[in-house]
Amino acid sequence: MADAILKLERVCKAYNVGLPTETEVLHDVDLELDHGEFLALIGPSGSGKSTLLNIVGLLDRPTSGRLSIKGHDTASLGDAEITRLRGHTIGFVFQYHLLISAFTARENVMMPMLVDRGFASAEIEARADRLLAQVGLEKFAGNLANNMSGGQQQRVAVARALAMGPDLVLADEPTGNLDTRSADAVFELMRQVNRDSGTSFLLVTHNMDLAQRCDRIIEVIDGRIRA
Ligand SMILES: Nc1ncnc2c1ncn2[C@@H]1O[C@H](COP(=O)(O)OP(=O)(O)OP(=O)(O)O)[C@@H](O)[C@H]1O
Repeated sequence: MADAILKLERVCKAYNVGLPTETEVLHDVDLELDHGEFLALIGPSGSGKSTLLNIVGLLDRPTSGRLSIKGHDTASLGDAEITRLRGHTIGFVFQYHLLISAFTARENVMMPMLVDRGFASAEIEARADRLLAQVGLEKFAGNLANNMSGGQQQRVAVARALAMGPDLVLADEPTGNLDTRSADAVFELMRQVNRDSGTSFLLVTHNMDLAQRCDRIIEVIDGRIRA
């Protein structure tokens, strides 16, 4: 059995460590995510979901506890190794698409590959077009991001998140800004990617209808996990 894509053991996170205002916002979090799993993370505002996502996404480090990615403990890794691991293992989709508005859909999807330089330049454009086809936007590859609808922009953001072939996509309220129909379409698209390519997803959402269509729901309450 392959190692879990993600394993957290007794992870704690405090802000302002050592200051009189030190506050622990995650307490002894245990969490495991398997390859190919589509997990919903729910919880009230301020409960610690973004803090948890930042740790899982290797954007911030736990104050204590252990975070393993594909069986490798991340504590001993230096910043450069963390950046490399993040780039090749994890894709991000945010509530705001964060596309470069003056670039085309294709150019936005090419961006992570151009920065990484791990792909041959001849391959990059073709790969971007394949990913855009996967999210149903093959006819829009040359359109400026600025001229696309909110739902289309979020599809481009999903394609961009998949550019480096990640094992895991972290999606923080990706449908929060969309009308119900577009939200549903973007969710179904991520579900389809998950089924087709086995990419794991961790979806933060306030939308219970979408959460119930995931493989598993976990709730964060006051910095603790409830299954
Ligand atoms: N950099 C920081 N310094 C100090 N406290 C912080 C910092 N970031 C977050 N917090 C605190 O940590 C707690 C958890 O915040 P977090 O953003 O993780 O919650 P959340 O569940 O994602 O909320 P929301 O659903 O509103 O995005 C909050 O009390 C917040 O004020």
